[in-house]
Amino acid sequence: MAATLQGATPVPPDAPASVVVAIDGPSGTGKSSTSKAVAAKLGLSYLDTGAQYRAITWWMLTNGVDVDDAGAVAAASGKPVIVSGTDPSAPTITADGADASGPIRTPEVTAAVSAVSAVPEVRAAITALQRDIAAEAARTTAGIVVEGRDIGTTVLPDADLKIFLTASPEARAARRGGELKARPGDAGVDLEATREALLRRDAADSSRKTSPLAKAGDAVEVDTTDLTLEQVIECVVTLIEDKRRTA
Ligand SMILES: Nc1ncnc2c1ncn2[C@@H]1O[C@H](COP(=O)(O)OP(=O)(O)O)[C@@H](O)[C@H]1O
Ligand SMILES: Nc1ccn([C@H]2C[C@H](O)[C@@H](COP(=O)(O)OP(=O)(O)O)O2)c(=O)n1
Repeated sequence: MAATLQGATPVPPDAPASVVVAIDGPSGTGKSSTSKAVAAKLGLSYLDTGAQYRAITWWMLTNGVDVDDAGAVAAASGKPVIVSGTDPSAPTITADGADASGPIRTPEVTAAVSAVSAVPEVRAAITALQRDIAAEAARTTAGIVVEGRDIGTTVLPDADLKIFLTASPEARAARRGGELKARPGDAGVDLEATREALLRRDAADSSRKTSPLAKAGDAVEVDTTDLTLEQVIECVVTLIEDKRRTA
């Protein structure tokens, strides 16, 4: 696999030391929107690790690999070249040079990604890629915000700051499904289905043997249920600025 740092903000000569921030949590807690906005505000790079697992899943699906066969997934895990662009204002993801940003959000990929990302060989390949990208960003830019499920626990255990976002299943389902905008009569059915699908994926991601979704012991937990996205962004910016001041 190849690691390439694209869209990086160069470090000015008198810049403070770079900062590496890990943001983890279940689906719909606001990891991607918060991480992107915080990175853009502070001039940091940004890595969406879920997009990498989605991209390798998409590659498996489009290259005839049976995603329910862990042996077949393991055997193919080193084949695709996944490249992430880390500019928070225009993040990109490719698999073997093909733009994967649209296809990775399809229901087929969402349904298969937990199984593919539970295969240890897939995790080893993607984790190595993530560490390369984070190290390169820390060396050549002001730092990076890396978001996912196991960043604080496994990928970057020495991150300068670890944040674990949570929110109630109801809030997460409402966000994911856009249910707040639906007609009142429709809300119950779709909201419930979305909530159940989220909880199923959470359970799969939290119970896998290799590097499950988990809060690191030294992570700061932020419950976003009753916060606006702007409040969460502000909270994380403050945590990073405090960390930089005391470093
Ligand atoms: N605190 C919040 N309040 C309301 N909506 C939010 C909040 N945080 C995120 N959202 C919205 O919820 C949806 C899911 O957020 P996202 O950042 O993709 O979550 P995650 O990456 O954790 O799955 C997006 O539409 C986002 O705009
Ligand atoms: N560090 C990570 C990030 C994502 N994954 C897996 C588990 C998740 O269900 C999928 C998709 O992640 P993604 O962050 O895109 O999920 P959301 O739909 O935004 O909740 O990838 C992982 O195993 N480890």
